[in-house]
This record gives sequence, structure tokens and C-alpha cells, in this order.
Amino acid sequence: MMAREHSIVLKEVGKVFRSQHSSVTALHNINLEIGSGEFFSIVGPSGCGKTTLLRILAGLETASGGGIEINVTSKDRPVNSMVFQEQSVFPWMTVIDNVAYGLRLRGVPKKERNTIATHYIKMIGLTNFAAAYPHQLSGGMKQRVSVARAFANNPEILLMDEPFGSLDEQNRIILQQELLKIWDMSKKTTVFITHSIDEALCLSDRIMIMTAHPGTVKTIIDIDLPRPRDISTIRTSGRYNELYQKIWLTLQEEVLGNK
Ligand SMILES: Nc1ncnc2c1ncn2[C@@H]1O[C@H](COP(=O)(O)OP(=O)(O)OP(=O)(O)O)[C@@H](O)[C@H]1O
Repeated sequence: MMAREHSIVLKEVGKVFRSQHSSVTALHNINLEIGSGEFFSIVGPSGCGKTTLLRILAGLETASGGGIEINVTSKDRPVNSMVFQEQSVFPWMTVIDNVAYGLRLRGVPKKERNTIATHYIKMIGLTNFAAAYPHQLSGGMKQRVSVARAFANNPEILLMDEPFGSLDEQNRIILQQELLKIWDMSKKTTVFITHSIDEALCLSDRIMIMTAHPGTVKTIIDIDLPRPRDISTIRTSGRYNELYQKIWLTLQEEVLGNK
């Protein structure tokens, strides 16, 4: 762990989903410290509790036990913004209004919020579409709008649940590169869920691998690939391949149930 202040601290966090006839332990004894400005990814077998953990961080779900601390540095910004896999843009709003939506809710004056939104729209390459409506955009473009909106909100932490999971490979690479660029400039604490080892490697400072059911922390791996990163060149490095192997071998034990 790098010597920097913590943005997120989880202590012995657990989650049990209870219904009348059954109970499912989704998370067990999660202990975690995520540094301020860190890009932290979570990978793990399907159903290991990744989304549950992110929803707890977002305050959309309550933990059954343990403690969660998020370092709030300013009252003038939201604690978190979330980007989901499925597109979550408002179809009746233009691109600029979608990106500025969170700012409008917080009462930021129109001129100021449009300046901020325009900045992020430029960063994700949609300047010519600022006045367009979502039905005029491709799936990849809509997902860019979601990413721009999350950054424009300027939250304490950014939570991303497989944001590029439904995109084709070309669009996925373009959005990963844009996310790298925008994150490099803002150094926003980011928790990112993905099923792709490659995506986690290209983007992250550290990757947490979770155990299969119930979800616990299996291991956390430092990704010591140099920044700023270029996705096409990073994949050709020997270190990338070493880390890929290490993560896959660890993950495989969980995916195949070979513990
Ligand atoms: N609302 C709920 N009620 C009951 N059980 C739930 C609920 N939400 C999640 N679970 C269970 O908790 C466990 C973890 O689910 P979760 O969606 O967090 O996993 P995940 O790692 O994100 O999965 P995937 O990679 O497939 O998206 C699963 O066994 C799931 O069935």
C-alpha cells in the first residue's frame, strides 16, 4: 500500500441476504484500505459479491456487520457517483444536460455547470454531440456520457460496475483509454469491477481478487506498470504478461473451485 491517506476503509464487513426460508452469505470479513486517488479494481468469480460490495460503498445496500469509512473532504460534493454496465442516461435530455445533471441537482448555476460539463464532454470526445439526444448516439457514446457525468459530479469516490462490459472490443479499448486519460487528470479514487483481467491490468494501481462464495479478500496485487499508460503498448510488456499469469492462476483456483 502506498503511503497516502485512505479514502475508503472497510473493517470486517459482511453481508448476509436473509429471506423467510434461506440466508445467503454474500460477503464475509472484508478488510480493505483504498488510498486517496487510487484506481482499485475488483475481480472474482461470478456471484462472489463484487456488486454487493460496490452497492454497500454506494450506500444502496447496508452491511450486515463491520464498519465502513469514506473520507469526506468537502461538503460541496457528493460522496460517490456510480457508473453501471447498462446505460443510464436520461433519454429526454441532451448530452450536455445529462452530463450536468448531478450539478443541477446540487444547485450549481447554469453557466458554471455548462462550463464543467463542456470540459468533460470534450475529454470524452463528444463535443460535436453536446446538443444531441441519447437516441442519436451509439451504445459506446452513451456510456461515455455516463462516464463524463460521473467525473463532472466531482464525487469523493467513483464506483464503476463493469461500465464497459456490454461494449464491443473496439469501443471498449477506446473508452478504457479515455478513462485512463480523464482519471490521470483528476486522480479520483476509483473502485472498478470487471470480469476482464486485461482491463483491470491496464487501468489499476491494485487489483483485489475475491474468493468464490462467500466473497472474501483472497489477495491484493500491486500493478507496478508505469503511468501514464497506453493500452496498446502496455499489453506488449513482459511485466504485463507476468502479472496476467499471476492473476489468472489465482483467479482460476476460485473459478474452478480448486481451493
Ligand atoms: N438482493 C439479494 N437478495 C438475495 N441474494 C442476493 C441479493 N443480491 C445478491 N445476492 C446474492 O449474493 C451473492 C453475491 O451477488 P453479487 O451480485 O454481489 O455477485 P457478483 O460478484 O457481482 O456477481 P457477477 O459477477 O455475476 O455480477 C450471490 O450469491 C447472489 O445470489
